[in-house]
Amino acid sequence: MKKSYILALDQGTTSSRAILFDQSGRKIAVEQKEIKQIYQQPGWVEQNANEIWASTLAVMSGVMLKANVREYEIAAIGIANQRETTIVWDKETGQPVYQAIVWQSRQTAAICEQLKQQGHEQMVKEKTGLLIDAYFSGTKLKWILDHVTGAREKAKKGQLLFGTVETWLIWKLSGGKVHVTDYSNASRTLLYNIYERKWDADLLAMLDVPEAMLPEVRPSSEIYGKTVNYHFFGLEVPIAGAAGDQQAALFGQACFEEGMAKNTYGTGCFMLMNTGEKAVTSKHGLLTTLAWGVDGKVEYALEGSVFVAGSAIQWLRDGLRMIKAAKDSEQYATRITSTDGVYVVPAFVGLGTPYWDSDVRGAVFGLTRGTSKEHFIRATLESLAYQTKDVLTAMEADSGIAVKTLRVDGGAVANHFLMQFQSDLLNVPVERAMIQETTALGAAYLAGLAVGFWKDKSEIAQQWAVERTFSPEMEEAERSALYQGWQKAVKAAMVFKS
Ligand SMILES: Nc1ncnc2c1ncn2[C@@H]1O[C@H](COP(=O)(O)OP(=O)(O)O)[C@@H](O)[C@H]1O
Ligand SMILES: O=P(O)(O)OC[C@H](O)CO
Repeated sequence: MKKSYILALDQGTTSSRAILFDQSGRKIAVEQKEIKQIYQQPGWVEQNANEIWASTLAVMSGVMLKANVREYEIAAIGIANQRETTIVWDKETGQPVYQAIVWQSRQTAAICEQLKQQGHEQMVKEKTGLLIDAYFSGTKLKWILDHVTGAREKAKKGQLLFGTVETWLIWKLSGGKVHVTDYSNASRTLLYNIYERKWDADLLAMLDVPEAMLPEVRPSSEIYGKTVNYHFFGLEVPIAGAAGDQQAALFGQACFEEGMAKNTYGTGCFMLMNTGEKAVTSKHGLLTTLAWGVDGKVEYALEGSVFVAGSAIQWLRDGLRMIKAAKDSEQYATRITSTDGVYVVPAFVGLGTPYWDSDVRGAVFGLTRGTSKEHFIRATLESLAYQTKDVLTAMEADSGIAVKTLRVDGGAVANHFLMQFQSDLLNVPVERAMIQETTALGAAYLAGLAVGFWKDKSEIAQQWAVERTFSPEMEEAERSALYQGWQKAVKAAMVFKS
């Protein structure tokens, strides 16, 4: 029977998705399920790891039913995942010992402060390409080991396992047989030396993490194992690719050449630039990270991470109840021609690139008696574009490369107002990819390459197509005045700390 499809799993912060792709990179069917966010305390974000797994399983079977595709038609499964989110579970029972601590969560800010005071910053940057911040897995893992009674002892004996979301899903899919991660995910843990490519003894000691609980680090494209037949699949299907969702999107956007960049507008906003086999060190608050290991080669990327982007639109919907659905934001924003000087700084969980400040919180500036809901919504949407400009400016300074066009993807790129404003603000064309689910497509490509479904990267690059280009239309004077206003707003927000 012909193996005609790759099943891509995109386990994101807001939802779990399963997408079937055929050999031309065409999307056959999508199934999606939102997952619950748990806010136990201000600044904390957690999820139920069992729900992450159950929703993934549900969308897998759902997409196959929807497309009437049978398991024997699936060549391989690829996984892209929300990164850094930390899960610890019992090897015997398979039960998580604590909730999944989500990448956005700030509950380890105090641990980070202490590590900085102990003078670890330089070492961390030199080994991991990251900074000491609650964003990354390492301090979240330490927090679980510190707070769950007996956890560290059990972990030392190899009774507890650590994983980011792809590790957890592969372990579940393989019936508890395979405990692996890929280079891209390992590079986000704060425990992995991206230059020597190994779990680092100094970092493990710094966080008091036993090595016995860590997964094996593998390339992003290889057969890790097979699904066990007692799940949905009557057959054993190869699990053949995994990458953190942002690196997967870089791959799905076919940014294979040095200097090519993409920006993803999901819960957060993540811009990655491929820097090839060399790791570029940032002087402007970017992260140096592993892009992927493919074809026996490991490549690096520069990354700018914005913590709150699409989730600010969810806040308009769920918190402020100003809109019924995320897409309504566009109608409101275009009822007016300007925010009339209103700026929203959505620093709900601190600020990432280039500011790296855990303590700053959200703020609104420039309110007048004439400020309306429309101004508020438009300013929130614009904040995604301003934060992206902050990142692009840092990226150009660090890489010495002027980005000529920006490839974009993610849920919020459906918003035409936002895309046009983004192009205006950056003064470069913004290219929306034909397949907007480039994260899942990247995971599909990684898995497909491992099983020979696609021949090589050049075949993949040929499949990339632009669906729509947004070109800059704004006058320089307006562009710089708007951006200066944003810079003032961020500066002011950073004065008022939580
Ligand atoms: N039309 C829209 N305008 C603005 N934001 C949107 C729109 N549609 C979706 N979003 C935002 O995009 C995010 C979902 O994007 P997605 O790529 O699925 O995220 P993730 O991978 O982080 O789960 C949500 O935060 C949502 O608020
Ligand atoms: O789930 P997303 O798409 O917002 O991505 C989350 C990132 O991987 C966090 O680093």
